[in-house]
Amino acid sequence: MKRIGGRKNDQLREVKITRDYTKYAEGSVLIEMGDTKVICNASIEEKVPPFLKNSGTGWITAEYSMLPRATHSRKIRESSKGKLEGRTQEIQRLIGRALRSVIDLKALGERTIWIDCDVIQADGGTRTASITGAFVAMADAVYKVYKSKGLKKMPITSFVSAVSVGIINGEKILDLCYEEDSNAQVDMNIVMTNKGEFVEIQGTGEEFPFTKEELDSLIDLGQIGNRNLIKAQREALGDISKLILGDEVEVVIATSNNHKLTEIGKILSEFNVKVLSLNDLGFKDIKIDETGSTFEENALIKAREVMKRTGKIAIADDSGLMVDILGGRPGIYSARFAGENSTDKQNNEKLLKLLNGYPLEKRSARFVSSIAVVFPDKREFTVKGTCEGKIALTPVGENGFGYDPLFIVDGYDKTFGELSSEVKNKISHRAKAMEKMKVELEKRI
Ligand SMILES: O=c1nc[nH]c2c1ncn2[C@H]1C[C@H](O)[C@@H](COP(=O)(O)OP(=O)(O)OP(=O)(O)O)O1
Ligand SMILES: [Mg+2]
Repeated sequence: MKRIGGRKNDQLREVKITRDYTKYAEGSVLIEMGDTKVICNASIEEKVPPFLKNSGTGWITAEYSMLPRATHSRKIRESSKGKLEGRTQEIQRLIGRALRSVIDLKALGERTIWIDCDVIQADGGTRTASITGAFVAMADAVYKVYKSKGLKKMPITSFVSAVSVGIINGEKILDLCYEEDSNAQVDMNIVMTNKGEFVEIQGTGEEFPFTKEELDSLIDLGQIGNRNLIKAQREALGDISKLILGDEVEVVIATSNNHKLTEIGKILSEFNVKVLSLNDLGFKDIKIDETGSTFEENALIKAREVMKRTGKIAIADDSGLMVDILGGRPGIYSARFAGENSTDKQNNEKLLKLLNGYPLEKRSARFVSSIAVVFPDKREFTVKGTCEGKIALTPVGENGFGYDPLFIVDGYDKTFGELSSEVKNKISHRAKAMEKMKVELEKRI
């Protein structure tokens, strides 16, 4: 299926977060998710509703509305009708609940934060955009209180964002625009924190009930979307993010291979970790003997050694190519296939020579990546990812590294040498292992 705007199924629309959008509110944000535009203002009032008086606890409340001409045809103002629609009530309560899940109201003290989300242009996902934008406005407003009232710490405990996901003609897609939303058989709003926790999931398959498997993949999509939204919030908030999230955890990538470093760095970029290389830490040319007999063992050997030397959480990848007709070779010997210190070119040539005469259908192979993570307190774990394909008859493409020009990826009919790094980093053995690694890492830091 081709999506509107040529987006990939797991791709957000362009996200733009503009702070200080209007001048009076303590926090004022314009959030744009593609053509959906919402102004989110956060105002501080130095009092609380009667039921909280003298409790020492603050309050947060949200309102939501749409301008008459935010939609294709003019919609009468709710104020002219004299009452709020059910939908409006439901949305403003949702926004309030989402924000309340990440604020410490005791630490805020006896004051109220008013959130006003006003949709100026609606192209689907206005409630989720409201939550994502309102969080940034709230952070700005709370920061002003934190500064001017000398609070001990920022009373915000996590980031929160929201995104829609849905199913159209059996395909699961992220961040639906209005037209997609109107054609969706299943649609769902997923509100999450930066810790990967869920605050709320609203899902409906009115005429098309959905299965547990479909629910799981929709939630996976929501997770990807929210991670990227939180990354956008983090970038927008700059230094204020640090006050909320604390110092980023530093991890060191235990590899001497710059291509791997770039791939791993990219895949980790949406995570709240600071990625360091051995070079960054002043360790050049660490030579670690890969004496294990499996990918896991070698990955652990590299990660343990680097953790020992740097004292930081170390992440190592041991990877290679397994060719079926060669009984799984070169496997863990992939890097030294044509001899100690052999180049990628020499390794590729040796492989082609060994496969000489075999037709494409006999050249099935897979890339394997084992990733080991070792913590300074000696906790450790490994995860594994694989990627199926075939060995090409000749090298094609300049991208990537290692055996990439020879590896035709199943389902793409192209080598990794031809595919862009964006595509490779979604489907590769390393990407799959990293995806599992992130889940495990999230639990532990
Ligand atoms: O995505 C990949 N695309 C193409 N080739 C790949 C890939 N992933 C692993 N490979 C090949 C390259 C190397 O011949 C061997 C890895 O050997 P491996 O020891 O894990 O890495 P390495 O020595 O280059 O760096 P280091 O050990 O410092 O992490 O498998
Ligand atoms: Mg190596």
